[in-house]
Amino acid sequence: MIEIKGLTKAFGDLPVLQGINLNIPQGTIYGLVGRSGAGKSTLLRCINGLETYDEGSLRVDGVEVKSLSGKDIREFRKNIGMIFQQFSLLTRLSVYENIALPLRCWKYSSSYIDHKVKELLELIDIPDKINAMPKELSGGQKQRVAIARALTMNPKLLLCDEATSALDPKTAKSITTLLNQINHDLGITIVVVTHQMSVLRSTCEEIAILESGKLAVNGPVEQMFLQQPEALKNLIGEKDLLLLSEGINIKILLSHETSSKPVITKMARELSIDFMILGGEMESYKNSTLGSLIINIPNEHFHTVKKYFADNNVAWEFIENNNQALTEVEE
Ligand SMILES: Nc1ncnc2c1ncn2[C@@H]1O[C@H](COP(=O)(O)OP(=O)(O)OP(=O)(O)O)[C@@H](O)[C@H]1O
Repeated sequence: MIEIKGLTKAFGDLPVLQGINLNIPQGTIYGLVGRSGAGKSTLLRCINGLETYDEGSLRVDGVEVKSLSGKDIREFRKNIGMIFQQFSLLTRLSVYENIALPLRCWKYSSSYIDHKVKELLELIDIPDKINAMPKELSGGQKQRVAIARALTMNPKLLLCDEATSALDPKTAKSITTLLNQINHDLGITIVVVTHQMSVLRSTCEEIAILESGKLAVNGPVEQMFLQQPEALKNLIGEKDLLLLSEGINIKILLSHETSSKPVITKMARELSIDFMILGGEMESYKNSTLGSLIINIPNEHFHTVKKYFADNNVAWEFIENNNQALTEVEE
């Protein structure tokens, strides 16, 4: 469905995409991953013509995207939905009107709009929120509305730019489940840009890893995780851990005492919280095991977890990421 050959793009002197060759088959869920600045979003935006490219070819259903302009590009984009990390809902419009927006722009009849909006609200499973305003919705519900709006024109292709990155792991999972359902039931090809490995494993059939604007490796997800190519190790490797930008990243230091007890599983059970394990390392040391485990917890559980660690003598460190310092989290 999407054929990319020798795609090259620069912003001024900065090369952002360099000789990308990629085929995204119709009906798949395809993941684009890479470090921040690798060029993932730019590549995604080239697919629907929001960005142009300097050299090479990018064809969607045989159509060279760069050749389109004016009315043709608007028609072309009707077939492509897009969702973003920050949902991009219009705050002054209700859920109904947010979803109806593209249909109103294309001057569909009121009765068709009403039918379509209600059909989509059923699909995204929040029919009771029809008259709610965006501020009354949770992050997951906002993303559901954004998905419904992206589907109003019955697109063949849905582009997702970090669509689950602003959500806690549980909500993120419910959104990836919805994307799987949309792909399966409606046959829509989905391209997902993400830094969340969990999203790739649970959602994508194939992935491509970008490194500094170049395609490092691509292939079926299972094959990639079994073969662990260098580019994947660079992304998820312990030495250079990929932290989540949402939630709180914590390094638990497993001492002689704590490593011999099921502290982490006990914490999850007793506090009834979900967390993600981002990495860790264990080493035999004399007669015991020493090591560390890096987990990501939803912000709202930070104080409870901190108290649990203090009560159970668990040593831990907060790992600062780009978005938050400990002082902000403590507030
Ligand atoms: N409109 C723009 N003008 C100039 N430079 C840009 C523009 N958009 C992106 N860039 C630069 O292009 C490079 C790739 O950006 P891009 O957003 O595609 O990366 P990314 O892999 O999606 O990163 P992230 O995960 O942080 O979103 C970065 O160096 C970025 O600063």
